[in-house]
Amino acid sequence: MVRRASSVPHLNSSGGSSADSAGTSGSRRGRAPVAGSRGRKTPSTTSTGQSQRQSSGSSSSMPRSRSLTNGMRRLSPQKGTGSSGGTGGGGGSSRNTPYFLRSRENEIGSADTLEIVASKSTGSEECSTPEDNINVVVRVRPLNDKEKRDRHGSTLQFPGNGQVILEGNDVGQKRSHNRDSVRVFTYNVVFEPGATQEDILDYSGIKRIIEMGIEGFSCTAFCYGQTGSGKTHTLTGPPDLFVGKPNPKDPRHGLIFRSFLYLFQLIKNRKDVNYVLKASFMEIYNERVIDLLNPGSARKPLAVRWSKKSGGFFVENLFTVDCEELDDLLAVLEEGMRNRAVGSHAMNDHSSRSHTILTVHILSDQQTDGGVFLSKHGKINFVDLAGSELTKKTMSEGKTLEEANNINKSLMVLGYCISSLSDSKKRTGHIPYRDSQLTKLLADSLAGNGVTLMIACVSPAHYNHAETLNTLRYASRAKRIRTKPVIKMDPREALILSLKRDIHALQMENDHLKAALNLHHQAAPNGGPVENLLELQLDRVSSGGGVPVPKVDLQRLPELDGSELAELVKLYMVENESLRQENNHLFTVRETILRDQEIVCRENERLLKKLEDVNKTGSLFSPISDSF
Ligand SMILES: Nc1ncnc2c1ncn2[C@@H]1O[C@H](COP(=O)(O)OP(=O)(O)OP(=O)(O)O)[C@@H](O)[C@H]1O
Repeated sequence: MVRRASSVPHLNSSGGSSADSAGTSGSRRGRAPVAGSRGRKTPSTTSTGQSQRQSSGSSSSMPRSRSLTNGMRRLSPQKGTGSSGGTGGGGGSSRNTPYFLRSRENEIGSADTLEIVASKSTGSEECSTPEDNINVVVRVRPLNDKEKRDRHGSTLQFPGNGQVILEGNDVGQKRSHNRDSVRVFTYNVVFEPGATQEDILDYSGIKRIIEMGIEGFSCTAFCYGQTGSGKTHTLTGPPDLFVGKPNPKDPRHGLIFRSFLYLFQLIKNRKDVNYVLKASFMEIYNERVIDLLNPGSARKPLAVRWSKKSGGFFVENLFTVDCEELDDLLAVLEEGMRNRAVGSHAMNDHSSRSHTILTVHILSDQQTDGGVFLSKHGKINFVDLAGSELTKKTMSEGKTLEEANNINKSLMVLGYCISSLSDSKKRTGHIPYRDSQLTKLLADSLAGNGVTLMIACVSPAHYNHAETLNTLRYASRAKRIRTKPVIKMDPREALILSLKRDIHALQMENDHLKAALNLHHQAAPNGGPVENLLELQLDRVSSGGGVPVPKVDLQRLPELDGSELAELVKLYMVENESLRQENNHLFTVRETILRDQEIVCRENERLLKKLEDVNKTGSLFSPISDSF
């Protein structure tokens, strides 16, 4: 069941179904097993406290899954250019999207109506939208078998309108409805325990995230919550989905799988745009970044560096894989899921022991009306955070305890960052992104130029009251964070686009002035000095003002190299300047005409007055007046 920040009833029953559920996916292409993936153990767990990893551990340079070799072209990792952590949040846009989500989309500005406004003064490479808050939804998982057996009641209530009520946690575990201890939180959407995986796709706002990713924005969807609260379930579904050949129609598939289907559906419908998709998948395990598509037997960590050029952190040498087809993206997901670190403890048999970031890069080329090709680079990060845990409750020890400490530490830093960013006074001060790898890679998602969706996962069980309260507070704070989504473009293309736009505006102004002047010229055929000047100027304008207008084959734009592009920009600037001059001339002419008009008007008034005077004088001596 879904609770929303509006009063639309029965949302869950209407379902808001869209054609993009997991069940509609085409079947996977058959993939022959590759040597490396054969004999790989399923992601089972050992006894409490033991982490286990699913890497086959032979090759250190190439992913071993057959799925990665099928239809994918591997890109060599590039020094200094990789990117990772991202940005993100938004509202769904299916036809049955409930009212409140639609209004939220309007607040942020939908991808369809986004106006690209490259700054002409600076030739800026950014197209921006207004500032907006991070979109925060809450998912409450059902009580699990153990909790039911132990008769743990639910500590949460769902009054609707995007609200969730957390009951008090009074001494003696007695349930209390004492008003002082009852807390009410409000979010964009609250998914009750009965909500399906498809509901999350339809109503969490992820569809809007995907749409904005396609439009060139940097987007992030991340799951936050205590261990065992359902983060991995929400993002990917249960781990056994990835054992053997996954069934695409399995209703348990999570948000990532469903998002991939939706993404491909959207891309297929955009025949006017050429898309190239690439994907990477990494984990942050004990503060070390591991490439999940190429972990290697030694699981050598990759460096996280600062890029001056992009103004953000990136993971050096991270593999990025070309994904021509849906199957390729799904293969990336499967491969990463097999390689990620999972472990077992008292609260979760398949506990993620790392934070994972799966990034889909969406590169697009689209020809604009002016003939210029516009390239954009959007991306969507799916972030599955490891769960915060009370080690006393999870009974972590040894390796699992070390993992838990690292997880808790990085989540604490994330908490500091969120807390500072949500406080308008602290926001402009120092934010401790550098204190953990996770916050370095999520910096842009949290406070930058991206669109972010946070899915806060909670347990309803009374014995998790403290952790649930903590998560709900965290989520409330995150909701106050504001980001300013922008599209980043190639600066040269942004400049060309901006110049083309200038030229178009100037040309319109030019045509308008010419038409106005022509009209005036026709209305006043007498050849005086002003008319002569006007004729001269119009001649000058119609002959291009003496400045040659550049002729450029715009179809060839993508083939041009740097110097040719620079030459082209120069030509546009010349054309721009020429039009500016023409317009200045036209304005001068117009002013001259207006002045002349004023002189003529004054002269007319003078003549009229004289005529009146003459008439008056004439009437004094008229024979008619004489007769009176
Ligand atoms: N909405 C749900 N419906 C049914 N089962 C769920 C739901 N959410 C979680 N579960 C189940 O609860 C258990 C714990 O979920 P999951 O592993 O996703 O938690 P997590 O938050 O990712 O934990 P960790 O931080 O330890 O990795 C799993 O067995 C999962 O299948």
